[in-house]
Amino acid sequence: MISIQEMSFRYKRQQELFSSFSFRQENGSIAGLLGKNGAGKTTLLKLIAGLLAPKGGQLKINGYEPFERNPSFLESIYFVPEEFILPPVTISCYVKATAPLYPDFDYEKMAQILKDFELASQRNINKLSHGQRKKFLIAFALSTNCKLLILDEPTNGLDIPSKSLFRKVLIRSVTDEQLVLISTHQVKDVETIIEKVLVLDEGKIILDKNMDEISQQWKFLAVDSLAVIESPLYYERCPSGFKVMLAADRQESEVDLELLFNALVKEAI
Ligand SMILES: Nc1ncnc2c1ncn2[C@@H]1O[C@H](COP(=O)(O)OP(=O)(O)OP(=O)(O)O)[C@@H](O)[C@H]1O
Repeated sequence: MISIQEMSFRYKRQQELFSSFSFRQENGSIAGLLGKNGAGKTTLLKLIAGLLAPKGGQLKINGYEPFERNPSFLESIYFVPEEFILPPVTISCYVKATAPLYPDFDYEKMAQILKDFELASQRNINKLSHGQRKKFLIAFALSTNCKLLILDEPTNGLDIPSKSLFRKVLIRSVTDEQLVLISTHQVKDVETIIEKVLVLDEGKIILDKNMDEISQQWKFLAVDSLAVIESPLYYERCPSGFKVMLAADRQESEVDLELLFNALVKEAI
């Protein structure tokens, strides 16, 4: 569980990025963290992972203060950063050396995901392409069975089949005891797997809702002309006409996360 109360943080000689920041998230869901460039998503993930220390307030993850780097905390969390450096060893060597740091590591799951991603365990990690290395790290993260998995832009660098495989593998392997926090700009890549949407803007979480709540509150349509729409909350041009966001009625519609995000950060709704 993530519990943040009145947290503040700033980088040296920079303006405050978070002040009086509060946020709570129970385990048992896959949450998507969205925000504009520079909104502070990676910084928030680093604070949660204990790679940065808050300047004030309280930040607890499953009862631990991350920056204290308690060994029990470290074995319960896995962070896949956007950029990473891995040692020049084979996949099997890396797994043999680092998997024991995670008491619930599932070697069979690792073998299966590597097979799904077509990665042979005798390959040298540093001779893999960027996308292949990312897939390896995602496979490793999921196999740790850590209570908290943090994935920063996990689909960047993945080809089209790998993106859909990533979704399948993630859904298959995550349990109700886990919390998966995915920061991304690629909303289409995660739209069908996230249960919770978090939008970070100007140092605050401005949206914290389940997909069900979103579809109960808003309706998303594609129309040829705006003339047929009464009181749109937000709309954008698209090649076939307009994408429109309205207050929900009884008619169900699929959530268009990109439109919702643009509506939230461009206009107050
Ligand atoms: N090491 C650092 N030192 C100083 N400022 C930093 C550092 N890292 C990030 N920042 C600043 O903090 C702000 C938030 O950066 P952060 O990387 O957390 O945003 P983000 O939401 O992840 O952005 P993006 O979507 O572009 O990856 C930015 O203004 C950035 O310039």
